[in-house]
Amino acid sequence: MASQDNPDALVLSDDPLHPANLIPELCRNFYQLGWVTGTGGGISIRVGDKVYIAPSGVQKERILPVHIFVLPYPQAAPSPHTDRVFLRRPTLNLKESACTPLFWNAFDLRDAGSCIHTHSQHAVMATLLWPGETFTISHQEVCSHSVSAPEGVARALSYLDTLVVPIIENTPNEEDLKDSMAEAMKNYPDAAGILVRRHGVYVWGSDWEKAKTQAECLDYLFEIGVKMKLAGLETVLSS
Ligand SMILES: CSCCC(=O)C(=O)COP(=O)(O)O
Ligand SMILES: [Zn+2]
Repeated sequence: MASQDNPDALVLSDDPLHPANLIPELCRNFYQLGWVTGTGGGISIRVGDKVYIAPSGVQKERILPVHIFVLPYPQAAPSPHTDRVFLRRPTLNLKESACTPLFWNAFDLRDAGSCIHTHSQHAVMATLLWPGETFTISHQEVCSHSVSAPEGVARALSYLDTLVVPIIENTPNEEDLKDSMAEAMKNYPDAAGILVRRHGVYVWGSDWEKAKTQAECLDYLFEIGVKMKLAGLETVLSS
């Protein structure tokens, strides 16, 4: 039982589905996919009033449960920029992921239970080949699996619909990125994720399973979209 005297109990569990066990396992999978190469990217999981977050700037495929930060949700301030409150911090000299404010967008604006950030080359290439404000693709069976949410996280698409993923410009300042991601999420309420030019993508879901499948579907669509574009094929067909 976790208490203020024993915060480590918040991350030590025999249950493989405990977020502190899942985050290291999923990060190892993401590393194999090329999603978290060279320390960036990762996943955060929110269960009820607790958010589990990986450390920043570490090899994500080597994270252990004891490296996980636990934060209360919601935070006392509207978003955890400064004076962030923790229920549990690792004893090692680690800092929570720099993506924490971006993950918070998904929790606050979409009531998400999990948010994944990847540096997938498919996502980055999509932002280079779609120079405008959105990535678009239609008539792909995977589109109809890529967004589904009875909880209202995003609208389910059909095979004939055009999937639209907003693209925001990258910035070295995480505060600017948080604000432009929030603005894109408000402007595109049906979006299943947000691409960041020359950087990667943020994808969320009502729980970690939905965030993961959503991220897999989107990555598939970015990859095939890029290949189609490079082959001179249209990615959006008129129905
Ligand atoms: C520009 S703020 C987000 C930083 C970022 O994109 C990133 O991937 C860093 O991840 P980390 O979890 O290592 O802080
Ligand atoms: Zn990143």
